[in-house]
Amino acid sequence: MSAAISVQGLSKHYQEVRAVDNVSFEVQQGHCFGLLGPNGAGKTTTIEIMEGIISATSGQVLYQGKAVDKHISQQIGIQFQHTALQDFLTVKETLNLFASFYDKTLPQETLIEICDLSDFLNRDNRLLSGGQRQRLLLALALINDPQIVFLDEPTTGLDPHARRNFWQLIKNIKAKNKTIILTTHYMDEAEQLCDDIVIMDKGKIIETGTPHQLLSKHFQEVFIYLPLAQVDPALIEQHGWCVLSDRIEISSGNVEQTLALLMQNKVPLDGLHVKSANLDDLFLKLTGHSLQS
Ligand SMILES: Nc1ncnc2c1ncn2[C@@H]1O[C@H](COP(=O)(O)OP(=O)(O)OP(=O)(O)O)[C@@H](O)[C@H]1O
Repeated sequence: MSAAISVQGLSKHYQEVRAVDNVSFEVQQGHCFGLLGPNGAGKTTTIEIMEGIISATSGQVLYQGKAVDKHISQQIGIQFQHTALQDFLTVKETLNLFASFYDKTLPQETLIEICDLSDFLNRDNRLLSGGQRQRLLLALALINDPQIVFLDEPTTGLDPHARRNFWQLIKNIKAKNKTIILTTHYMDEAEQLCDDIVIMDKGKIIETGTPHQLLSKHFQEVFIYLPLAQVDPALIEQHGWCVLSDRIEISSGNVEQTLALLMQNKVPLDGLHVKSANLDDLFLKLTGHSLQS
């Protein structure tokens, strides 16, 4: 499989701040690549260097083996978190305006279909819901029919229904063999969409792999939850189980053994809940804090 983008030894220093510190990774053609990390990890700086918006202190970004240059904006699509949309323009007029910035554009009907814009094409930008606005911003990112699309926290602030709709649009784009670079604070989003993940913290890469690889590498155990009121405090203390407000969390490498232990101790199993580790748990384990905190 060929690398669409190769990031090699990238660093960006602002005086004594090492915003990005010798970061290297590859993004495969047609993959959805997730760049994750807590606030201040260096994600935006890395992405902006990849987009050619800012320059690196050292290192380089290669697109299909060639160094990023000023023509790159014609070949990539970017959905910024805070794109300012022109007041008094409708969605259709906005598509026309942005299309005029590029040499090559996708037919408008295709964009409308991919991003599901037909219901509000003649609506003023200011009257769009959060989900509709994000769909329009996605259409603007795709307007030049780019092979590579950058999505910066595209579902932040959307309700769960709108987020799921948006995920489907991203899956549709991926099905067209586009390469997607996604930053997100939502671990379920990364798990749903990303083929490969890089986790950054304090300017450095701390983990990299597919979601499945990362979870099986770091977690052999599952989590068992029980209502706190059902479990004898002495038993909790004896086993060092974790108390989380009104329930206890038991990390178990062998569910059968743990259930047998609970039954031996006559712990009622009503309300018992078993959960496999997810990317949120991984994030907490690696960085010491939850991504959404
Ligand atoms: N122009 C700048 N001048 C000085 N420091 C900067 C500049 N831009 C970023 N930084 C610092 O570099 C570090 C990385 O910032 P960056 O915005 O890349 O992080 P991030 O992972 O995108 O965070 P967030 O999730 O909050 O957007 C931070 O400590 C930030 O304060």
